[in-house]
Amino acid sequence: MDVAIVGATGDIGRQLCTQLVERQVVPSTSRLQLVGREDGPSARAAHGLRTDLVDAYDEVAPLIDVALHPDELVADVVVVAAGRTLVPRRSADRNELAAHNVEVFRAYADALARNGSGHEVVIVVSNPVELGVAVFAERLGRHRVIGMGAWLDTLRFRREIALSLGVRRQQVTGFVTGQHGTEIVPLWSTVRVHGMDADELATRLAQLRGPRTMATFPAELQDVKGRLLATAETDTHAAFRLIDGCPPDVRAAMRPWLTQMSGAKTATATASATVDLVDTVLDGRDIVVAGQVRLDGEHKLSTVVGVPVVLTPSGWTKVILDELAEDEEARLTEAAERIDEGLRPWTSA
Ligand SMILES: NC(=O)c1ccc[n+]([C@@H]2O[C@H](COP(=O)([O-])OP(=O)(O)OC[C@H]3O[C@@H](n4cnc5c(N)ncnc54)[C@H](O)[C@@H]3O)[C@@H](O)[C@H]2O)c1
Repeated sequence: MDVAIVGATGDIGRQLCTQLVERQVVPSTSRLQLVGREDGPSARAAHGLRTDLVDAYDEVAPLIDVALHPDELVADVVVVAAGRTLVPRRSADRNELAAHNVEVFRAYADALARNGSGHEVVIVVSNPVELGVAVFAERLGRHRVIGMGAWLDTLRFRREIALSLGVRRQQVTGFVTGQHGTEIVPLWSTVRVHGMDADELATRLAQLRGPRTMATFPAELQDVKGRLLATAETDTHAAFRLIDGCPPDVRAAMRPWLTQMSGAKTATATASATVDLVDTVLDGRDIVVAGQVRLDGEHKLSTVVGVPVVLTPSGWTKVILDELAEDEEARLTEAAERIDEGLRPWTSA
């Protein structure tokens, strides 16, 4: 199966190409398409990136080609990583970002609807990821489109829980739902740790979480964000230390925010989580991941929101979400309402 990276020469796009080839997720018998735009600097850089990848990985590299127009996009799995980035310091960004990136989403979604095989699976990386999913799902059908933000949020939450418990991330399961970024809804009720029985797990998680609930989570994040803004300006190291002292769910939301603000960006982790999803689609097995998908009544929700789903080679098939704790359910419903409101100006549904 072939893979295309829209926005291949961006920070995430480059990481994606490197990891896909280095991890041999796209085998040497398949094709990797680097998609740039003919009227931007990526037109030149895409050819250079192709050469650089072949130089580095000739023994294992797939066939790599360059496309510079949406109508040239051809692949079984299309990763959308093109467009502008959110700048964490500025507050009015989300609408501005949406106004710009919606045009990128529409251009590629329309081209795929026009020229595609009807079976491509689209993985949206670009922000606002919920908007990207909405635009592609509207044109291609909702089951063929998944956003990767909820998977990245999930991996971060698992890592923070693992760190606090002194175990490895791969021993921890559990999911993050809601809106990608600092509006996440971490589901403590779904956390399981391999090798820990139910009683021990309940005790350890209660110690970690304390009396806090999802009802107070947004206020906690606001408070930490304020303290980080005051500290990070002069001392980034101290700001990261401040995060170290927070509970795992707060760390899962705020550490990436500070990372982005520090100028380092989050390209490596974002690409790695995306490659997981590409790998799952190419692998041919049905695997449960978290992703932003357009729901149509599942879990009583009808908008684009991050939830655990079964991912297969033809897209996502079903939502895997039992009844949640009351505070989680309420927060997820709120997040879905807020997302829906944000999508309304840009979508016809
Ligand atoms: N979902 C997540 O977890 C997550 C995490 C981090 C970043 N992001 C998002 O991913 C996107 C890319 O981030 P980045 O850091 O790589 O940005 P970047 O600025 O480094 O790269 C963006 C790339 O998009 C290209 N581009 C823009 N318009 C295009 C078009 N019409 N066709 C083809 N290419 C086009 C640019 O040439 C550039 O190469 C942003 O929207 C960012 O907010 C998502």
